[in-house]
Amino acid sequence: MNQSQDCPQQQATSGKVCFVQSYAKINLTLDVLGKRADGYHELATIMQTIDLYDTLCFTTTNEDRISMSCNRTELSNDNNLVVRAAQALRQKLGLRQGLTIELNKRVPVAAGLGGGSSNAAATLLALQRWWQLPVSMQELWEIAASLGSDVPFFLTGGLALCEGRGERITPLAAHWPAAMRWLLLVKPAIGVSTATVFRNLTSSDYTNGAWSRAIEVALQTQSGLQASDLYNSLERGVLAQYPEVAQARQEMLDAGAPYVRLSGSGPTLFSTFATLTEAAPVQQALHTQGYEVYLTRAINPANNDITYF
Ligand SMILES: C[C@@](CO)(OP(=O)(O)O)[C@H](O)COP(=O)(O)OP(=O)(O)OC[C@H]1O[C@@H](n2ccc(N)nc2=O)[C@H](O)[C@@H]1O
Ligand SMILES: Nc1ncnc2c1ncn2[C@@H]1O[C@H](COP(=O)(O)OP(=O)(O)O)[C@@H](O)[C@H]1O
Repeated sequence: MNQSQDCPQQQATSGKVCFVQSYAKINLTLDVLGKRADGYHELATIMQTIDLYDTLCFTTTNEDRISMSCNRTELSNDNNLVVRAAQALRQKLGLRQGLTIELNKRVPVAAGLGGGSSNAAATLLALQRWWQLPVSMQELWEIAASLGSDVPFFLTGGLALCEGRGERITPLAAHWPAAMRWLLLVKPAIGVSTATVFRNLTSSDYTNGAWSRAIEVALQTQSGLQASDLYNSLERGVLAQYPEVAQARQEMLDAGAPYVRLSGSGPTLFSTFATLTEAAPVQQALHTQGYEVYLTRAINPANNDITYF
């Protein structure tokens, strides 16, 4: 990685700089248990951090404001989750310190990979550590949950069971199966609105959480996780509503993927492989057909010390 390429504005300033990576996730399971009175859905989902990341560069300024820029210019505005995260922290602590944020997106946007949520959590953690702020993990969790259901997961990352609307996190220790070492992600060329996908659920898509409970047990025992344990309650509706996603799924299967699952609300699909030799033909076939394709790994990013599963 070239840090100066990711922080072009840093070259032109004498302010102090902090540089962090912000990793995406996939959902190994996603059980939707039902709809709640507040309009959200009750979930049990097992999420896993993957080695696909955006970069964030923070520079201190003398102005009492936050400004941000992004290589995806449509995201360069005050609604960006990184600005909202930094503002929430500044407001909570009454800070006046100015900040410029440069966000370099590599993670596809509105893709079911949690990129924006990860950016928000990375901002909270970076400012807490860099500025040595008197804010506890519980307070960071409260800010994270106010920004989005997926944001608290990214405060710890790795492998975790996420419940409630997604904000109640139980970290899991895992025996990650060698048979699933390589994760091949395929992103159809559409963005999907998470709210629309939840709105289109029917009660027949609801489960009792058994898929997530089963995978939790499988991950913690030597018997191990298998591809057939993966499940997503949102998949039926997304495949029915978005023909581009159904087509990509079929093309992955035709190219030799043993099975295919949707991540989150999609449209990104993934399959797992034991070896690069098995993954490569599928990767090549989908790339040739014009899809965005990412070959990645499950990681545990705890304490900035990346461990590959
Ligand atoms: C579906 C998941 C699975 O990990 O991920 P993505 O596909 O977005 O990555 C998450 O639940 C997304 O979390 P996040 O993207 O933070 O969602 P939020 O901003 O809180 O909510 C966006 C919208 O999704 C719906 N929503 C979200 C979470 C939930 N438990 N029930 C819901 O019904 C609501 O309509 C809400 O207005
Ligand atoms: N930092 C950010 N990165 C990506 N999207 C962002 C960001 N901040 C706000 N958004 C908004 O959030 C929406 C969902 O983005 P994203 O987190 O990429 O979705 P998903 O969780 O489905 O992968 C986008 O359509 C975009 O408008």
